[in-house]
Amino acid sequence: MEDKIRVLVPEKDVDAKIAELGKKISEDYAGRQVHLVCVLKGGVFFMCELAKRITVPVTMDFMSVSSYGAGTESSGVVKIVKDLDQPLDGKDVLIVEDIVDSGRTLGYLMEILRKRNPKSLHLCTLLDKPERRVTDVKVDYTGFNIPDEFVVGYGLDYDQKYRNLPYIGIVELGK
Ligand SMILES: O=P(O)(O)OC[C@H]1O[C@H](OP(=O)(O)OP(=O)(O)O)[C@H](O)[C@@H]1O
Ligand code: HPA
Repeated sequence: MEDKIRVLVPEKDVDAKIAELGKKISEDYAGRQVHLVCVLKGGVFFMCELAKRITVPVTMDFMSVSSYGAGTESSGVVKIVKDLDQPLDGKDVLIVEDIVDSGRTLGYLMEILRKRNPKSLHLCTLLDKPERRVTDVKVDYTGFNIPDEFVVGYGLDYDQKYRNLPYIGIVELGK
């Protein structure tokens, strides 16, 4: 049987929220250049849309960190699959993620990146599941706080599928 996807956040609400976040970030970084660090693969859809809504100068780099396998639970083991191409020294760095769930991935990543001497280091996530937190993470910009449900779409996958959905949905797995 096919999986069913129930819409949690419709496309128009995601788009409106990204525009709002872009405006806020542009105000907060006025007079500066912001260096966006995208956490692949999930963060890429959000990062591209967000970058288009930021009006201060933007540079960007990509990193891939994996903590989830094929399942719906974080393994707790965070692995750098692809590191950044450029150094972070003296840059105003904004990490862009699709979701903060247990917080393990971002907790680990922020610790690593802070050691690379950025001028500032902040975190922007499209989704946050505060109920699931195991590792404390300071989130500076949040799109939506969502309940403890496994979500897909807008970069988020279940077993590598559904990243391309233009909305956030909850998967009901087919048998
Ligand atoms: O707060 P946590 O419990 O650590 O979960 C959040 C992380 O899990 C997802 O990545 P994933 O490892 O699934 O990789 P992907 O982006 O390539 O799908 C997501 O993109 C975050 O990086
Ligand atoms: O709810 C989720 N969906 C997809 N990937 C994830 N990685 C952490 N939480 C999630």
